Amino acid sequence: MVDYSKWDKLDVSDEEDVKPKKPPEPVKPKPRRLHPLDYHPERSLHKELFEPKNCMRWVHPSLLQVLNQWQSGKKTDEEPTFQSFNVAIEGFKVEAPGIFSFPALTDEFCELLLQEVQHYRKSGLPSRAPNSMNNYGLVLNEIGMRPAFSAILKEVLLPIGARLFGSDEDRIKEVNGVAIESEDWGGSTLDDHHSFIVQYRPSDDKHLDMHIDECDVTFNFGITSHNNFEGNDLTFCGMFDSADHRKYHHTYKHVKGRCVVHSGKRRHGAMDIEKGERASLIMWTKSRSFRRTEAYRERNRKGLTYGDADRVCLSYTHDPDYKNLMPKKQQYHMKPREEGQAGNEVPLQTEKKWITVCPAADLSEGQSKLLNLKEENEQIAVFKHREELFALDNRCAHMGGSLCEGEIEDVGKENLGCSDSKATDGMVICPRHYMCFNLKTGENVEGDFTMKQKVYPVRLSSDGQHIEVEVELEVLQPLVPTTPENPGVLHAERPFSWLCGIPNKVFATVPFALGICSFAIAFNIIFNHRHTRF
Ligand SMILES: O=C(O)CCC(=O)C(=O)O
Ligand code: FES
Ligand SMILES: [Fe+2]
Repeated sequence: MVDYSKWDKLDVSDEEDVKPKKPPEPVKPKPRRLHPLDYHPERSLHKELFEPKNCMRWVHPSLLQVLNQWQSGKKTDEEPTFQSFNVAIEGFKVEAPGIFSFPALTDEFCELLLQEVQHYRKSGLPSRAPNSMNNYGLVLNEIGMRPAFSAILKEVLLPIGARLFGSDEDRIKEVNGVAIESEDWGGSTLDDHHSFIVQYRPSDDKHLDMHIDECDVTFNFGITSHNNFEGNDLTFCGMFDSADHRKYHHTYKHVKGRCVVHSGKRRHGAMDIEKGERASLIMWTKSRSFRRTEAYRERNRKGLTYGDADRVCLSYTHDPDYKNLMPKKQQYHMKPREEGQAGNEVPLQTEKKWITVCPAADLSEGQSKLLNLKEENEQIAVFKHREELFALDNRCAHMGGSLCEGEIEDVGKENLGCSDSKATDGMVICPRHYMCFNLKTGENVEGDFTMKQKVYPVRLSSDGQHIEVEVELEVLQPLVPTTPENPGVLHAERPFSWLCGIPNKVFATVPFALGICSFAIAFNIIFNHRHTRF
């Protein structure tokens, strides 16, 4: 069981800065925080986007109609009663239990917003990563759009949140005869948001690793037309506290102007983008009062179980067993699930091999060398500390930082990162967020056991001239059909196929072969006989 607090990797709210776990010396000065007034109203492009009073202007006509009906049915000066809001908007879809989509924004809004983001980029003002795993995006609250999105939350999204993820009184059971199977996630009292743009393109952020959001209800709006990109589907898995949280649930393809809404605590991620660019507007919404309830706290206390997993649901950032379950060549990619694909398909077969890294003379004290096995999708960093050699997986278990570019230091204390370590043992400091890993054990020296680097055997070659590491290489599975005598053999049977209308199994039979031979002999005799006669 893992402590839930380990999951707050995405805890990037507007109020807080990302805190590096252990800043080593020298600590780089933080850039000055952007003030919303730095950009708007002086330098912004479409001022109308920043105006809270315009919020209804951006709403898709189908949704607007339902909102207007609801407003006109309400008595003035009354608190909104969500029970009378009809969430069956034209075009509403129950994507899967707990995941819904509906037309939400006009094309005009999507286009103006995208232009605004591009305009901001050209301004040269700083931008902070919108969440801890996407760098190529923009926090809209920070550029002065918080009031506009607060109005959208209150006037447009709140009744939807209440009907789909609200209290037992507000939440509906079905839409157009389809059960929605959702739970109370504070949808009736959503009162805070972190609103940002995420963007993907093959050369920058290609995908978003599986994660849960630091919010209660996530509203995710497609901003780019589907003609502009290929791939990048959103894949959903189970709820964070359920046994199936790493089991596949649903695939959603983004549509411009359409919103997909789900509990923030459902595991999800964006697959690799193959071509073009995609942008989404994300509103992570929270309910302050819901977060104070005992039910909410209890649910978070339950923590995670690392049970059965479908590969498509594995997270390289969060799952300690990722490298055991994901074939090496598929690691750090996010490939969509193939139709009919099972969970952990055929077990992997590997063989160990010693591979040369570099001449021994090339690695000096306190330095590192990288062995990049592209074919294997494996990177190994070899370090020399106090005349000893060490080899670790080069990609940091936190978020893939390159350890061979990190500083090496003594751990400085007894038993840091393992019970028998000495103060003079070495550690490497990841250059990205400064996590420190014991060179001997790969353990995180702060004791975060989910963040462990793989350790490789390393040695000098028999003539002492080269450094070698032992790597486990994947070998192809033999295609051996399961037989009653050999039931344990991998089930990797070739599919049943046909040749010239005859099933190929027929050709393999001995009687068939004998038949062909007899026919050939008979034909030969007749043919020769005929020729000799004429
Ligand atoms: O790319 C997407 O649509 C999903 C983004 C997301 O899940 C997030 O930013 O939390
Ligand atoms: S500490 Fe974050 S990537 Fe290494
Ligand atoms: Fe997310």
